Amino acid sequence: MLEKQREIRRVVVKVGTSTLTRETGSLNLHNMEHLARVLSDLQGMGCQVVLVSSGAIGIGTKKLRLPERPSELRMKQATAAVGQCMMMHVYDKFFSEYNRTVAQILLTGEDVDAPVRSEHLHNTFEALLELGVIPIVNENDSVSSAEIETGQCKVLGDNDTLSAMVARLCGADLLILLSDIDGLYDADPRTHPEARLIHQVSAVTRELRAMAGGAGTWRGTGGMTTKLNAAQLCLEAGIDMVIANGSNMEAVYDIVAGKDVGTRFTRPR
Ligand SMILES: Nc1ncnc2c1ncn2[C@@H]1O[C@H](COP(=O)(O)OP(=O)(O)O)[C@@H](O)[C@H]1O
Ligand SMILES: N[C@@H](CCC(=O)OP(=O)(O)O)C(=O)O
Repeated sequence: MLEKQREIRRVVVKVGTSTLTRETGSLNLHNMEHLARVLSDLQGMGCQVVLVSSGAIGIGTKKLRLPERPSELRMKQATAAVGQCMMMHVYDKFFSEYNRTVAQILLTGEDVDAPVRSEHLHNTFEALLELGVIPIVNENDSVSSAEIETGQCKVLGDNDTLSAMVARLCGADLLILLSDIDGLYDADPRTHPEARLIHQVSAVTRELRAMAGGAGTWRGTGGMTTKLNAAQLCLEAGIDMVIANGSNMEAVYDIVAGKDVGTRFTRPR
């Protein structure tokens, strides 16, 4: 039987829109259900879990029956408000099946940067985890414009970077980014079929950044570029980070156990 590594007490798992939705824009209920089961089980194994979930805009686009993801900022923000509500409803339903309680936390980069608000956030996370609740975090898209206006990350601006900031705020031991790809390759496999998976990284170098391209589908944001920003923040804080494929949720057990899955960013010990 697989057992989690002893030192992983607190894990942040970030899941991208590409894993939560299908190409048609519909919810990927298979992945969402599986995610809820694996994270509930991890909690049962004694690991505190925080979920950072994208998907509000993608899910809202389908719910509102819009022909495509909106491009106007206020429409994106309205769409996020609709999609967030639906996403939390589905998470609440799936986690409840495993007798778990979830909470919603919406935040922006300014919240994490401002000393007083960040302290309140930290205290809220601690209290929720003490209560055995699984916090589900997303960017507060309806008040923030950093990411959805530019598609670029400045202070915060995307959920990859946000998840690393949350991992630091919570003092997590590990951050797992679940995407629609097995990890970081030496080129984007969508355009370079011969690209090879990089198994371990100890520093985010300029050469590595040159390998990272943008989002792979209309549903994703940031691609590998923002995942490397997250890796940089984690490495600085001494937090391990793994990029893995969300289509195989069982791999989360192996990642927590320290096995070779996807791409692991870790400081030489
Ligand atoms: N060097 C690379 N290695 C792997 N994937 C890459 C690379 N460069 C760009 N990508 C793209 O990044 C995508 C994953 O990021 P993204 O679309 O933002 O998904 P998510 O919603 O999971 O954040 C992949 O589908 C892939 O096409
Ligand atoms: N906050 C936005 C998505 C942000 C984001 O980074 O998306 P993704 O690349 O799918 O992780 C939303 O919930 O739609």
